[in-house]
Amino acid sequence: MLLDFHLRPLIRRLLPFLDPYVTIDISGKPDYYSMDRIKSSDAYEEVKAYLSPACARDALELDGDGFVLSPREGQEVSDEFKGVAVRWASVRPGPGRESRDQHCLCLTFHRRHRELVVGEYLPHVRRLGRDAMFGNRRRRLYTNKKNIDYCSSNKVWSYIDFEHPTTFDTLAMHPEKKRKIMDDLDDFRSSREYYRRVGKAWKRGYLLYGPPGTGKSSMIAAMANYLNYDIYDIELTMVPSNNDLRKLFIETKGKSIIVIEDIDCSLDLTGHRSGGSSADAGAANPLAQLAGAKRKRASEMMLSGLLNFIDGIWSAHSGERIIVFTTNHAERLDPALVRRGRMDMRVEMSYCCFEAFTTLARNYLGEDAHPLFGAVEEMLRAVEITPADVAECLMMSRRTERGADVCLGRLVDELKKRAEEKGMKRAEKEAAAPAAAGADATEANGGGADMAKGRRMVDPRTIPLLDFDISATLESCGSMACFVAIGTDCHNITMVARRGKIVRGLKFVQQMCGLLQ
Ligand SMILES: Nc1ncnc2c1ncn2[C@@H]1O[C@H](COP(=O)(O)OP(=O)(O)OP(=O)(O)O)[C@@H](O)[C@H]1O
Ligand SMILES: [Mg+2]
Repeated sequence: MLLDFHLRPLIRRLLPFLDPYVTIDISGKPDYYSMDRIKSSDAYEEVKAYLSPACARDALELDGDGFVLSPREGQEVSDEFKGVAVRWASVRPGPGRESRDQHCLCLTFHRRHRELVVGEYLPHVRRLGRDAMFGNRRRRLYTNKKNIDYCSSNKVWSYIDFEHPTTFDTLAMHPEKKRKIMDDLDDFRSSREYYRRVGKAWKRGYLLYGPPGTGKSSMIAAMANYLNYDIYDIELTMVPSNNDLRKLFIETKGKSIIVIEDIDCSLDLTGHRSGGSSADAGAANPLAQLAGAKRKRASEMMLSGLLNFIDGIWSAHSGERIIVFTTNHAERLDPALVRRGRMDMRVEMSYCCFEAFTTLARNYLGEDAHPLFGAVEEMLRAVEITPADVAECLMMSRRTERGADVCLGRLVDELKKRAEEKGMKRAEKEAAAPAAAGADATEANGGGADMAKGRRMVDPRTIPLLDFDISATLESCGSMACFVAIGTDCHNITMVARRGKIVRGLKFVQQMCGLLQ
């Protein structure tokens, strides 16, 4: 008994000299989320993906997304690297080693190859494994969970397969602008070495701003499809603290787009700039003041966390990431959030131009040309309509026999309607301020210089399309001394005159408006 007690440690110490082989264990992810181990290792998954082709012949287990075949428990796979033979085996760790359910891949090789295996072979395996995983995977759309459960293997994100059909081909926007964004993405994707050399985290920020329905979310989908990246869509209002935000970021992978939509709605980013008004409101209601102050503090905290992740010490985590913010109100955002370096590219998603319309017409109607294109082009210069609304017009009668005619006719009607509304609104505005208009008109008697200011000009872009009679209104203001156009609606130019002469006729108005443009 005493002999056994003294012999055992000796034998254990001698054993490595007798066995020239070394074993490295690469364990699978723990099935719990340990508090001191905030990032679970990816090595196991990468090695598994690397070994997958070798296992393909006789593996019984299909694992995860795509088809990553992993070695069965006890199965051994031989490999060779630079003339050195190594052996992989899948085992289940014994009692006392992490979780019992956790698998482990053991790499065995001769001791004299330790340097080569650790320094070159393992990084090579991980790199190829990563590439295989990237190629095999189904892309995912992640969203943060409401309650972050640190004891669950599902951790902080839930996901679905990402299958959005929008691509840059189907995205309607001006081709030059589109090209610029695609070039920027290409540059980013291929600049790993460049970012390393200049000492910058390999990430890029995009701010997409514009009215609702102009394609900001569609643009994100197009970017993800173009780059073959996953999307992490963060719902900031569900993130209670900066600590949780950090955990979310840590659990994102590279080759991904991190999206925060409607950032101005998620955070009270203007709070500290509008201190005066909130204080006034608070004075009237102390409870509201308290709630407001609390909200403001939380927002400021979250903003600081956000800034930290976009550009701070955590921003380099896992590399090759794009961060996209969207907003309908770019002017409301805190300048710190959108400064260069954080948001590297600002993209205005604007109302539908003719070039964008042609993309939609091709997508929805399969038409590259049509007699109504001219009218649409003309009206799009004058009327604001979102690509979403244009798409809606082009979709409606898709199944009718003469689909393109009907759909384009509908679009023209919609544009006319909007032009009318726009004109009526302007006329109402003019009617509401007759005194000001009169003053302007009197000023304008002095000469043509005031016209150049364009304060009350007819919008020339609305005119060629409208069918209206202006002669009556023109006669009533015939004594005006110079060209003045004060307000217009679609049927009636309120006042158009020239020096000492009554102006008549649509053609003249068109010419004049052309001059004023
Ligand atoms: N530029 C575009 N090209 C192609 N389709 C578009 C474009 N803009 C909008 N659409 C169509 O309109 C729908 C809504 O667009 P999207 O959700 O991308 O707009 P958004 O700018 O994100 O709006 P919001 O500000 O309300 O979030 C899309 O599903 C798409 O069908
Ligand atoms: Mg959107």
